[in-house]
Amino acid sequence: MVSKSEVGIILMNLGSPDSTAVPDVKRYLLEFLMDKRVIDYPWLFRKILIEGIIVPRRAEKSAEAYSSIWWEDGSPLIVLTKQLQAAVQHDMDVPVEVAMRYGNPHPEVAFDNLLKKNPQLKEVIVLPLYPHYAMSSYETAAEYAKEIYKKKKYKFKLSIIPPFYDEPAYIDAVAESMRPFLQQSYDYVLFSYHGVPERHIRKGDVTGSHCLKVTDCCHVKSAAHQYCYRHQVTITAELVAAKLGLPREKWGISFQSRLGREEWLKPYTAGLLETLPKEGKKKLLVVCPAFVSDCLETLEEIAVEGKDSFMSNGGDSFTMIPCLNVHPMWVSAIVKYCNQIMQAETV
Ligand SMILES: C=CC1=C(C)c2cc3[nH]c(cc4nc(cc5[nH]c(cc1n2)c(C)c5CCC(=O)O)C(CCC(=O)O)=C4C)c(C)c3C=C
Ligand SMILES: [Fe+2]
Ligand SMILES: [Fe+2]
Repeated sequence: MVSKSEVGIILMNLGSPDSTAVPDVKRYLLEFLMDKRVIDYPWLFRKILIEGIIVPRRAEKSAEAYSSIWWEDGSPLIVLTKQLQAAVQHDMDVPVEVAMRYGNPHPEVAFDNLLKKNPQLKEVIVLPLYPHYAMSSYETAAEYAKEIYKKKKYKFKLSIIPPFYDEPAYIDAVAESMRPFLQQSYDYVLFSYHGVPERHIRKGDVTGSHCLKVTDCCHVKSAAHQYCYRHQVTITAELVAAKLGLPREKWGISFQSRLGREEWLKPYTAGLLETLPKEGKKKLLVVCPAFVSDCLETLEEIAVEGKDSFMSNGGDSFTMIPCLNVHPMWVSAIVKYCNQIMQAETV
């Protein structure tokens, strides 16, 4: 049995470059895209593709995009994750650290900081800050935390909180963060999720015969759902829409941030932003519940590029609803998930 005073918590997010300088962005993109769970081609092919083509072509444009959203104290994703850490720390009497899957702070530093704060540490709870399971998000964060834990031969126990896409406290937090925006006049609410290749969805299907094969697969009961990003984002949107009482014709789901030539989950956000105004959906609210902290993909791709595209295709108004960031209900949800694990195991 572990006592509460011997537990530490790590909030683990995706990470950003150290700065907007092209060499830093290059280093970050290389680490990110060489991850076999993000681009899952054989190692040599991946290396040639990433180092020879994608990163050299992308780094400058990506650095420019980062420069356009960078804050005085750093990357929004990192600043907001640290603010979240402070808020959770305020409400919990166990030490809380931040780690990033790519870049800094590295998980090893977070583990070591917890040990420095408490050399008697008996358990570390890692919360990957991804509501939904995807090989390229939740899985890589969880596996990386385990890899470092094994490599460093730490003596404490490691617990990893599972995806929370349908947990009432998360759903309530997303719904309540959206509610003030629903007071304004709108035609449509778009739930825009980070996309993944359709191939990843098929690859992660533990039944081998369900995802993207069975008609309306996300709504047909299956063991595949535990690891299916498409199912999980669908459920999040449905639960949030139900909580807010949104009529079915007033909301939809789409997928953003496509990279490369493969087919990714559809419909693509970029395409919908061009066609929605032509369908009479001219006043748009966009929410991005796959990201718990605002980041490049919300602040630039949606709030700037997406808005430009929607407005130049006949839209009247475009509002991006901020991510959960440090919303009090989100902070409470995290405290609740961590306490649940501690109560299950601690004296
Ligand atoms: C094959 C490429 C990518 C997959 C698959 C992918 C999945 C995925 N990503 C997130 C969350 C975030 N991604 C972010 C940035 C980002 N994503 C990719 C590529 C893939 N992501 C790239 C190359 C980048 C870097 C920026 C760019 O050059 O476009 C971010 C923002 C990071 C920041 O610093 O602000 C987040 C967050 C999820 C949740 C996910 C799978 C579900
Ligand atoms: Fe991404
Ligand atoms: Fe599925």
